[in-house]
Amino acid sequence: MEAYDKRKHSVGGTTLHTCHPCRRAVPYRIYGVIHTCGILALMYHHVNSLLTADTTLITSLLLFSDVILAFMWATSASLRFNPVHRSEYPEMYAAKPKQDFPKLDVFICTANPYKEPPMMVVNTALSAMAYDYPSDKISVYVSDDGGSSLTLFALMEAAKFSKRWLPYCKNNNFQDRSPEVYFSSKSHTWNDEADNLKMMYEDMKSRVEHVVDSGKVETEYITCDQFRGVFDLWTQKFTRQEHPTIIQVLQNSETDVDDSGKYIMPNLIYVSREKSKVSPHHFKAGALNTLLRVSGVMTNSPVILTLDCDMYSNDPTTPVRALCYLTDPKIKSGLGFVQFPQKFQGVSENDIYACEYKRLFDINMIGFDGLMGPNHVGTGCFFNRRVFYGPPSNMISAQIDELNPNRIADKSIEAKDVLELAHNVAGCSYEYNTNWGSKMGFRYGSLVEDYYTGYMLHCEGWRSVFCSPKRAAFCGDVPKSLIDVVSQQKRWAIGLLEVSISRYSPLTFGIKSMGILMGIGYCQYAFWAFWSIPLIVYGVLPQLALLYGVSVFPKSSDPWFWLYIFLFFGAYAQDLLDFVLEGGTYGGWWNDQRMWMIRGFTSFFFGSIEFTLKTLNLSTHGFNLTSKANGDDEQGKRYEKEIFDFGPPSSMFLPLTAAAIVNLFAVVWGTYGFFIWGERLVLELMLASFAAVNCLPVYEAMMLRNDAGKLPKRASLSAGILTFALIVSGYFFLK
Ligand SMILES: O=c1ccn([C@@H]2O[C@H](COP(=O)(O)OP(=O)(O)O[C@H]3O[C@H](CO)[C@@H](O)[C@H](O)[C@H]3O)[C@@H](O)[C@H]2O)c(=O)[nH]1
Ligand SMILES: [Mn+2]
Repeated sequence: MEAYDKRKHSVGGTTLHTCHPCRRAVPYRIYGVIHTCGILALMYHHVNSLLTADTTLITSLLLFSDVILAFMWATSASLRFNPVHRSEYPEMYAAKPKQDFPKLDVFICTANPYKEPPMMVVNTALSAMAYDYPSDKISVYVSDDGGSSLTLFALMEAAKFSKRWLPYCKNNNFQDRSPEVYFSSKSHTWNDEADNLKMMYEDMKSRVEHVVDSGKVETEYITCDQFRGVFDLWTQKFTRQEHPTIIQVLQNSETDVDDSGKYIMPNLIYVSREKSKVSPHHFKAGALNTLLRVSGVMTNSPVILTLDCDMYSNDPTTPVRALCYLTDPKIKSGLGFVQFPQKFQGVSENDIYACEYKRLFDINMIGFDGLMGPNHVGTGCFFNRRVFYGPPSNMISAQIDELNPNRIADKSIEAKDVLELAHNVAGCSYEYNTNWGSKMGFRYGSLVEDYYTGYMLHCEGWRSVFCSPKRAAFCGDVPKSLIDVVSQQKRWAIGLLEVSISRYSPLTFGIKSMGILMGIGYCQYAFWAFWSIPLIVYGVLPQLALLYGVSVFPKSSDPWFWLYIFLFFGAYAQDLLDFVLEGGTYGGWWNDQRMWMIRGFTSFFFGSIEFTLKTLNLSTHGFNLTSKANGDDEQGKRYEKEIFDFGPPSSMFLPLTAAAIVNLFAVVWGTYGFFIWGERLVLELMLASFAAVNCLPVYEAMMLRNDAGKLPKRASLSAGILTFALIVSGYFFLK
């Protein structure tokens, strides 16, 4: 009944899916007009002060910051213009005859067995192999950029285990198809079969973990004789930066059946592309392009699912959900991909480090979805293979016939010529003088290959769909220590700058290709690092002014005072509303806005510096993998208790700590001065107090704590020196 009603009120729906505009769109548009008037008034006020007052430097800094804030607000307004929610009806699709289901290639990327434990890769692979989908149509390709025999060993074990796991899943029809999740949850039934299977799983796990700990695959650990020979490829000369291609079919749907002989097993293929120090490998984008070609030669499925190794599948109906869109004749011709949100397990109660990225993975997604479709976020995405071969109306052909996206692959994946060609297309010189990475496949040139590729696809005219079912489709890992969080986002900030400051900048090329709303929407990310400018200016300048009794904002009896109040509370309230309406909590929102400030002084700031150094050819940067291995216990406990971790010494925390101290001084001095100056510095004092409340964890880490996560003494000392320097320099331009 509910489904029926939804369909009646939807726009552009079919029997397979429906789409509803959010009700908040209209009030948001009205408020948008009012807020814009407020911003224009503020600009007028600044220009006026520039022309009349003698505080040129301060006013210019504030004006520049406000221009950036206004621009960023406009980017979010474009994503609030027409948010939509979709529903799909997988049961309708599942009723089709099984032979009509398209073949599905699943790509899983991993790059380092120590930062990404092989058991994690195993669980992700098993969860995808056990989809409620005809198994003979699924091929799972694992790309190992770490070129590690440990990962291959783990997958070999996974293949063996899957012959028991898959029938168990299909016979009992439960939802947790990642064995790790299944066996650690209390909700499933226990019987002999489950007990046996659990033992088998634990056994596999301890063997894999032993091999990883010992760092090599000893012969007595290899239980499948047929794969013994592969490990000889890891010769003395083999390193992760320099080695030949390894492609190993671990399971073949033509020949492999489960232990009961009842079910066909999906394909499972291990791929480690050739690496050489003299050819660029383009990180994950390069790995994915290799998989595109290797899978093209072997199975060439029309639908591709990309997964990061930590993103296990949490719902076996997921592929069918994606197909509700991808195969719908009404929309399929221009539909490039169906993106699911990234969801995470083990996030602390109020998500202290804001690493659920609600704005990124939920709020903005529904905003984009009402325009041309969500951006690509690297994992949990079903692609139409054709999307990697040029615009919808103008296909670019691959150099060899075998790689054309419409070809039917009808040879055995273990045929000699198929494997030979697969090795060839995984070679590191294969891409020289081709369109791979520029017009075909995942795009090179940015550390955020996901954002850049999705963006370029939209520019080419492809559309996308955001699919966000109630039960999370995929679950992954988030960094759980502050330094990991800010380092990850520093990488993103750099990657985004690589796009924003290029000839494909969304501000120019994007708006021209996709229209103003999409183009501006993409700018919100492209110019992410620019947040650091207003955040630093507002985090330090008015506070220094306060220390010297100089006012930079209107006093409270001035009517302009209320404009500041209105703009601040308006923008903040809207942000809060976005957050809560998409299922966030108030506590989560508070932490989210705090992390935004912290990022301004860490990730965004250092990202901009690194980007500049690299542009000037003074340094290089790479893809710094986020660690998914469990850190030490103490740190894990602190995370659970939501205590900030400033332990690992890093220069990244220096500006943040200095700004925190300046704000504290400003609050103390400002409160005292309030009685002398009266209403003159009220806005400055309010701002400093707000920042200081946000900085409470920094003060605690500096002065009140004694655990390993406190701010190291040396860091506090350096921050003290920086604060002193800031205050002294304030004397020169404020007095
Ligand atoms: O040279 C490389 C580097 C990374 N990866 C893989 O890329 C994935 C993402 O790496 P991770 O360290 O987890 O980065 P995150 O910042 O957590 O990932 C986000 O940001 C990335 C872009 O910076 C996207 O690729 C991801 O999909 C997105 O989830 C992992 O599966 C890695 O194994 C490779 O295959 N080869
Ligand atoms: Mn990740």
